[in-house]
Parts: sequence; C-alpha cells; structure tokens
Amino acid sequence: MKVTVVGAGNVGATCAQIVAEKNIVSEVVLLDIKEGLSEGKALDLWQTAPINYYDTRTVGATNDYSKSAGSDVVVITSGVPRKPGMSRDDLISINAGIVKSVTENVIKYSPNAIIIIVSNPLDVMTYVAYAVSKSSKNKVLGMAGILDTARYRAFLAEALDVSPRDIQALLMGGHGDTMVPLPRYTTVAGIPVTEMLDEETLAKIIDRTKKGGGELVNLMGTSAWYAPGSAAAQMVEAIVMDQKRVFPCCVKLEGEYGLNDIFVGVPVKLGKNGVEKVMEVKLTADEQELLVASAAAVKEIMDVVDGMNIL
Ligand SMILES: NC(=O)C1=CN([C@@H]2O[C@H](COP(=O)(O)OP(=O)(O)OC[C@H]3O[C@@H](n4cnc5c(N)ncnc54)[C@H](O)[C@@H]3O)[C@@H](O)[C@H]2O)C=CC1
Ligand SMILES: O=C([O-])CC(=O)C(=O)O
Repeated sequence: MKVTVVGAGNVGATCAQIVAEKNIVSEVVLLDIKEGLSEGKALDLWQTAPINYYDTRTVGATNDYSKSAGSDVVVITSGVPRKPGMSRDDLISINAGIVKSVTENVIKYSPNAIIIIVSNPLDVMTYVAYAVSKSSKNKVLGMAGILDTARYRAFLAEALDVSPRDIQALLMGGHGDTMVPLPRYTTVAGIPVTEMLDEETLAKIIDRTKKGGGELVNLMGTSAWYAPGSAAAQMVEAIVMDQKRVFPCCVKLEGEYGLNDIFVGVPVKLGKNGVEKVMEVKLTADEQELLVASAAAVKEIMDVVDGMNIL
C-alpha cells in the first residue's frame, strides 16, 4: 500500500510520521512545492526507522506528482494556516486554488485514490476536491470530526479525571464555530456524561471545544499539528487496514439528516472503499436545528467558492 501526503508542513509531516510509524503501508510519499523540504523531511523520517522499528519507506518529492503515482490514499494538507485574528474561512481565497491544482495533479497520477482533505476551510475544501477529482463521494472526505471529538474528549477526561481512552463522543456539523458536539451521545465507559457533569461544566467544555482550534492559534501564532496529523493518520489506518471504524468525518450528504449537496461532518464507517456508510442517528429537534445552522454556514462559503469560478 502507498500513501501520499501533499504539504510537508506541520500537519503533513506529522501525519506522514505517524503513518510511517504505524508500519501499515510500504511507502509514504511527502510532496511540497518548497524546494527540498519534502525530500529533507522524508530523509529525516527514514532515519528514524532504525530507532522506531518500522519498514515504511519515506520518499520526498518537490512538486513531482509522478512520485505519487498509484497511491491508495492521498492526504491533502497543502495550503496556508490561519494566524491569530483570522477565521478558517478567511483562508478560502488562497487555499481554494491550491487544493484545486493539487487535486488535479493527485487524480492524474492516482485516479483510484481515496482522498482525505485537511486544508481549511475544511468542509469547503472537501467540496473543491470532490468537484475537481470527479471521484465518487465515498472516495473524497475531510478530516475534522476526529480532531474535534479528540479535543472534546481530552477536555472531558481532564474535568472527570479519567482516561481519555474511556470517553466516547459524537460531534457533527462543519469544522467551525458552529460545530455540534452531542452530549446525549457522549459516554464515559458507557455511562452518559450528562450523569457525571453538571450542565454548566458541560456547556463550558462544549464552548472550549468549538473554539479549540482558535485557542491553539492564539497560543502558537499558527494552527495545531500534533492532533490534526494524528487524526488524519487514524483515517488512513482505518482505510488501508479496512478496519470499518466509525468516525465523524466530512462527507457529501445526499438526503441524510434532511441535508442535500452539502459537505459536513457526520458519523461514517471507514474501510477499504473509503466512506462505506453514513450513520444516521436520531437527533432531537434542537440538535437538528444546530446541524442545519452549521450546514448553512458551510453552504455560505461553498457559494463563495462557486463565485470564484474555478470549479
Ligand atoms: N482540518 C483540520 O482540522 C485542520 C486543518 N488545518 C489546515 O491544514 C493546512 C496546513 O496547515 P499546516 O501544516 O500547519 O501549514 P504549513 O504552512 O506548516 O504547511 C503547509 C504546506 O503546504 C505547502 N504548500 C502550499 N501550496 C502548495 C502546493 N500548491 N502544492 C504543494 N504544497 C503546497 C507549503 O509549502 C507548506 O509546506 C492549513 O490550511 C490549516 O488551516 C490545520 C489543522 C487542522
Ligand atoms: O484552527 C485552525 O485554523 C486549524 C484547525 O482547523 C484546527 O486546529 O482545528
């Protein structure tokens, strides 16, 4: 199995490292436009193989997509990250063009690849990659839900002083301030979290989760990479190992949850065919309203891209 990661920056290099260390594919190609960056990082990574005991070959390529040919999975992280004071949507004018040209090159050399988008604004970049690749909807998906639920689970683990491993959670909607964490579907080893935390504490955790990306941007001056890179690598693993894992991911909806032709996060089953099923869980009227509002916020930015006439 072969995986390509486009964008050898913070998120891309972290994702490549974690995929390589999992020892689940024979080759990871790192690709970037900055001369020598991907070759250097791929070589540095390869020199960790004898220390960390894995066999995955890591190959770097400056803008040479022939090196990515025949990839089973491609992760697209190329694009600019936001700086303090910016929203993810502010990145649209630069990143839409980057994701478009990268997707064209990716699909030329790996027409059957499953494409995982990471670049922001996430839901809309997934739409761009889907439109440009002309792939089927099960093969183009976005990474956000694993990251957002990881933040939610980490904050809950801290508040409850329990292992984050024992927290299961569901979160839906777009990857922005309108995302919809669902406490009704959040448990600690099967115990509803609503029985373990008071409403005010839970509300504070939900609010912090929604602003989780911004909290890190304000601390570091650029956006996060360890958790995003790990989350994308977990999606790669589920696909290449055909694990049938259930994660919230950004996918194209065609009627599910009453939403049409929109890209937002919902729980899906991930396996060798990419998105193998969209799970439809029952929502209360309030939860459905929040999901519809989140989808509307994504649609506004999809309309901005449509107005750019690049698709
Ligand atoms: N979906 C999510 O949850 C998350 C999304 N992100 C997004 O991921 C993107 C990458 O973030 P970082 O890795 O922190 O940024 P970074 O600046 O560290 O890396 C981006 C890399 O993309 C490369 N690049 C730019 N244009 C390219 C092109 N046409 N072809 C190939 N490579 C190109 C740059 O040279 C750079 O090395 C940003 O848009 C950021 O907002 C970041 C974290 C989480
Ligand atoms: O906040 C950002 O710009 C990057 C991102 O999507 C995240 O870390 O959730």
